[in-house]
Amino acid sequence: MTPGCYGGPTAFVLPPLPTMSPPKDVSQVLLSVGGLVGREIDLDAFLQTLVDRIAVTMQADRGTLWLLDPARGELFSRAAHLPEVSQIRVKLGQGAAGHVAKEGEPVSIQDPRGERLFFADIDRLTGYRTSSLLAAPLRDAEGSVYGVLQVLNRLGGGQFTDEDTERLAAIASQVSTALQSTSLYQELKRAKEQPQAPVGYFFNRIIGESAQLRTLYRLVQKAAPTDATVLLRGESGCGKELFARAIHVNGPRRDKPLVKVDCAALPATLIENELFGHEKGAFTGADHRVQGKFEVADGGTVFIDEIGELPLSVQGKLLRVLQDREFERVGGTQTVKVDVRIVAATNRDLSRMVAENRFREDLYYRIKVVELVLPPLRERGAEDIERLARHFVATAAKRHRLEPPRLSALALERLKSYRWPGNVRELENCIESAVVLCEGEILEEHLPLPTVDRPLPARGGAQAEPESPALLSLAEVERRHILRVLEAVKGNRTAAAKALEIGRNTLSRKLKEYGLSDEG
Ligand SMILES: Nc1ncnc2c1ncn2[C@@H]1O[C@H](COP(=O)(O)OP(=O)(O)OP(=O)(O)O)[C@@H](O)[C@H]1O
Repeated sequence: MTPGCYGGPTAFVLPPLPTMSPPKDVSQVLLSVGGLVGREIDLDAFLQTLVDRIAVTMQADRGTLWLLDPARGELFSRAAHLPEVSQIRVKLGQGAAGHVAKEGEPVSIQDPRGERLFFADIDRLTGYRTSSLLAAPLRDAEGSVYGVLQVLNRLGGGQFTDEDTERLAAIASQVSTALQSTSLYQELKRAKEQPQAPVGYFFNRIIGESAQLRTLYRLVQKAAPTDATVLLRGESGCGKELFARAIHVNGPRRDKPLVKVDCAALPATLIENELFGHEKGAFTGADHRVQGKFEVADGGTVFIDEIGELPLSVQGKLLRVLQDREFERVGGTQTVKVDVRIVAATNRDLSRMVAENRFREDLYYRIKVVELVLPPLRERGAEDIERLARHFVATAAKRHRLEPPRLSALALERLKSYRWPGNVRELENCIESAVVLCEGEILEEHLPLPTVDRPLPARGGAQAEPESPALLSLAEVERRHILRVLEAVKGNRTAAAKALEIGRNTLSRKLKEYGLSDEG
């Protein structure tokens, strides 16, 4: 398990990077991404693009944006051009970037061998060989350093020149200004004011801004730094494991293991063994002592998934771990002490199981010290569905080495109106399939969703609608028809108006009414 592995996903579709002639002018770098700052559709994607373009402009093989975590006196890599590991942390003053953050002056290293400021551990960690390095500070409006922009290895094997140093410093100054208008900078500022909360780990991999998710983020922020046992409740595929990880990496155990045990994936007879391990000779074939997950996770967190499937016979033993942090291995008499935090998840109604004597009441109360209820995707609102869909388009395209396709307006409407019984996992799979099958644009027909009457969303939301066409209003039938025609002509507004035999202006007005843009 990589601690702090919540490095940024790329979730916004951007034009491809220039491959031939990198922009000479510093301002071109920012111009090409500047429009994204205001919109900040996906901050990680924005930062990623920024770093990619800076590397290209500086004719460097790699680029990294480091930010300062004031709570821990460390720099953490927030975005990297071709990153080998998702996040690296260095102490202030450590290595070239740490030095730049501490001293506030650019650093250029021509040959790392024997160079005092070069921190070889990073190359060892990434497996990358640095031959030249340039780094410049990012300063806020008051002149304090809050990050470092770094590029590695001048392309063509050359060295970075003094002119390059000036250029990177100029880029850094403009990047600083751009970043200061983002929520990321607000996060850094908050962390400076409340230094108990280390930044850089928070929810970068959890997509969602709906009110329910924001409430959950706040609860995670409160619960994570403690050792409180957390129970995550929610339907299958709604992100329970993702939140379990967020709790782990936002807490003091982040550098220790997070070990998962899935009670539903194991036969009841093996769960005890899996959790607590066994002694040599405990059963036929047990020819040596084996550690269970609690021992493996010592110092860290055990994530018990589908805890409702835990056999009654093992529940008592788990209760003892929760109360006294101790147990005996299967077939053993020696008491083993462990220091673990427990996070559990279930999609079952545990209170009902307690009433039916299938789950121990004392265990139930012990595990739900903090209870987080994750809403199903259909209740998170159309905006979160869109955010997630765009995020999965970008990640699937990256995974399959494809150009990220565009989501047609109708495909998006369709995604927003579907009820998602399989939640985020279903959305993720649906988008991945569409990304692989489509050419250039994801249309409604690429989405592998049931083909029963497919209601389109009501204006401005993903509320449930009358399923039967017989119950639809005339206006709704018109709206659906217009959107279907629009999709059939691949979004061409003039062609759609012609097919519908209405004026272009009438179409334009109707699309606006439906909350759709008139471009395309
Ligand atoms: N808010 C989210 N942002 C980004 N990805 C998400 C989000 N929620 C879930 N996912 C993704 O959806 C998939 C399913 O999530 P996860 O495994 O955490 O769900 P779960 O509730 O633990 O499911 P199960 O109960 O079936 O084990 C994963 O690939 C996860 O990364």
